[in-house]
Amino acid sequence: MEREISALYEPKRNNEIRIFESSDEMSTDLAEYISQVSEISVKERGYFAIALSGGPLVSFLGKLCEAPYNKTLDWSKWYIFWSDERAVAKNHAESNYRITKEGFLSKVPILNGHVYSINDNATVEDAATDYEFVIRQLVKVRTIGVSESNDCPKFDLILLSMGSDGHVASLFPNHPSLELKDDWITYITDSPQPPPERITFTLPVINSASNIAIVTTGDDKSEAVHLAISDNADGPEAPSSLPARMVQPTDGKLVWFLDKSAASSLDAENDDAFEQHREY
Ligand SMILES: O=C1O[C@H](COP(=O)(O)O)[C@@H](O)[C@H](O)[C@H]1O
Repeated sequence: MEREISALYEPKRNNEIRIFESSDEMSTDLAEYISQVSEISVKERGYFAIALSGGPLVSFLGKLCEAPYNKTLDWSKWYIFWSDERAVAKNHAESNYRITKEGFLSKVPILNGHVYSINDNATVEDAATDYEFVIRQLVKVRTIGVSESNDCPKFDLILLSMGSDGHVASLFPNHPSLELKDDWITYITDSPQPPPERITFTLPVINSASNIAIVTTGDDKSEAVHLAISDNADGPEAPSSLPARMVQPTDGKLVWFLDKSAASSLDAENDDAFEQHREY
């Protein structure tokens, strides 16, 4: 399959940045990437445990619902989780579950019993505890893998999108939740963006994944992309607690999927974080 990527940068670390001319090209490549990760996971482990996020991410999953993927993927082996959820009812417009159900899950043959949504009928504290319990059970039976470096779940793939403030999942800049080391799932009641109450994976869980993709588009994200990625963005304007910058897989691989607008503040020629390869 011919790559439709306008530019591809491979960094010295185990990270990669893919930059696309259009959303359509990005969706096409993202579908191929997810398909490859799922095939490898099913072959190696017998399961594909994927965690999704909210925001515009779901709109980029559309190609997975079309040929060839709707027929070729082994959907019966997919297990769905959420990296974060807002404390609203499942039918609320701001529910990450609802967005995912309408835009993706209702269009592919994933088994209902493999969809692990976050409880919308409990306090955020209880919902976080319940979700961690469920994930612990699935790690015990290895439906979700386990990290070799710590006892964290090792999701086959965590798909994130990033807010213009650099937040990922519901981990916000300078928030104490960024410090958590032992919890897998936590809750916040003071989100700077509505709704205030949310449940979220912690950084140790995100960074233990085999694969992490951060999918981000638009001009309004370009400064946060620069602060999150560039080696020369250290300094007061790039606090070390910028959540997207703290996404660094321990043993896995991170791929950024960016459109040209989101990548517009990256200076690939001078940025020594990345060796540049262009594939037109
Ligand atoms: O609140 C959330 O936002 C981010 C994405 O931010 P956006 O500005 O692109 O909408 C998303 O990753 C997260 O799952 C969600 O709960």
